Amino acid sequence: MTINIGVIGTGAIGADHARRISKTLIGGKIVAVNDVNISQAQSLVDELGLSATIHNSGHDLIHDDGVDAVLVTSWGPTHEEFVVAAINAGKYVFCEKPLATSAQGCRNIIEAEMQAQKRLVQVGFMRPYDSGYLQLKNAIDSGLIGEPLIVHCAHRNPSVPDTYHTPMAIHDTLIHELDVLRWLLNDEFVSAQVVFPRKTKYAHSALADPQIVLLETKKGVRIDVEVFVNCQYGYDIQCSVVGEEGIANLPEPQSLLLRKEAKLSNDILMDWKDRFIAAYDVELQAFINGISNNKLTGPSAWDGMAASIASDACVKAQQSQQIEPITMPEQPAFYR
Ligand SMILES: NC(=O)C1=CN([C@@H]2O[C@H](COP(=O)(O)OP(=O)(O)OC[C@H]3O[C@@H](n4cnc5c(N)ncnc54)[C@H](O)[C@@H]3O)[C@@H](O)[C@H]2O)C=CC1
Ligand SMILES: O=C1[C@@H](O)[C@H](O)[C@@H](O)[C@H](O)[C@H]1O
Repeated sequence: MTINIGVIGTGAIGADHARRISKTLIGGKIVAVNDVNISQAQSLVDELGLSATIHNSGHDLIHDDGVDAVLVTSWGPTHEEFVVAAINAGKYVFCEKPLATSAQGCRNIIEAEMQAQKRLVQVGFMRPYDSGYLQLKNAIDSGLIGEPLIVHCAHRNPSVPDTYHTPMAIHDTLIHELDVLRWLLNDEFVSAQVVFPRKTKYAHSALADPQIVLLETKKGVRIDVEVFVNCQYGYDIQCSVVGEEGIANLPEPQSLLLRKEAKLSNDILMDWKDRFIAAYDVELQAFINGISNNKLTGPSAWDGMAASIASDACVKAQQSQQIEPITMPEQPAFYR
């Protein structure tokens, strides 16, 4: 059974996902594309030699009878509208993070999905599919390091464009930690605080960089996340879980260990696309398989909303410079 997929937003990750569906994964076919920049959609079709309809709007694509499932990979502020439309059309939808740009937007999606009485949404949080994070989770769940007490994380990008401003460190970047830590610790956040250290000379005037986000969970675990998006040296994701009986660190990506000219060295990746390349493959294959089995298993709209609730609190904490509470609603049986 082949799942016919339409892609809304053929920019960086939309094009990458279309490539992996066409060249690497099994069971999916790109049959329709749309982008506000039509020439970008056209060049993807040309590059991959697709026989796909180029639609003038995302809504036309969603209502195309030949499309079984939709990938929403356009800019964040457009996600809610397209995801709700796909749900209302009874179609499966994979939406890149953030599910919506506010918790209220996510609630609207949840309402539509619950009304449809079927899980139709998977959110593009790929870290739970990363083999390193899976090893870390196994170390926690098996009791290898005892109960987690503290988590130290870092999310570093070499640089960001001038359009990237202070709140984006939370809702564009930290949002990955806000999702993966809930999953990793099987816990919920209860408060957030944001501390601004001395600013790097590489950050422009509308961006405070780096930032340290301090989170507390229901079970009392304390978490610090350094978000540093102009670190220059690489794309570097760190996560170290301090438990009662030991410490487990996220494995480094595999790379050649070189002894040369009196130095022992490893390369560090520069691009997020390379760091999680395998995880993106696995998450999208899971989406395709979930549709074939009529049962999605990946990060749900509820997970998208939980990350957004925490994200909203962190943005508030950036502004207030206070510890802000995070109140997570009771999870309905529909999402358990
Ligand atoms: N899971 C992950 O690791 C990553 C997720 N993302 C997320 O994916 C989304 C897209 O990011 P990028 O591909 O980096 O951005 P991008 O700017 O490269 O591509 C977005 C595309 O969407 C198109 N677009 C915008 N509004 C549209 C609309 N109303 N209808 C149709 N097309 C529209 C733009 O013309 C552009 O081609 C964002 O939400 C971002 O946060 C991005 C990078 C990595
Ligand atoms: O989602 C992503 C980007 O949008 C974001 O800008 C990066 O910081 C993330 O690491 C990447 O995974």
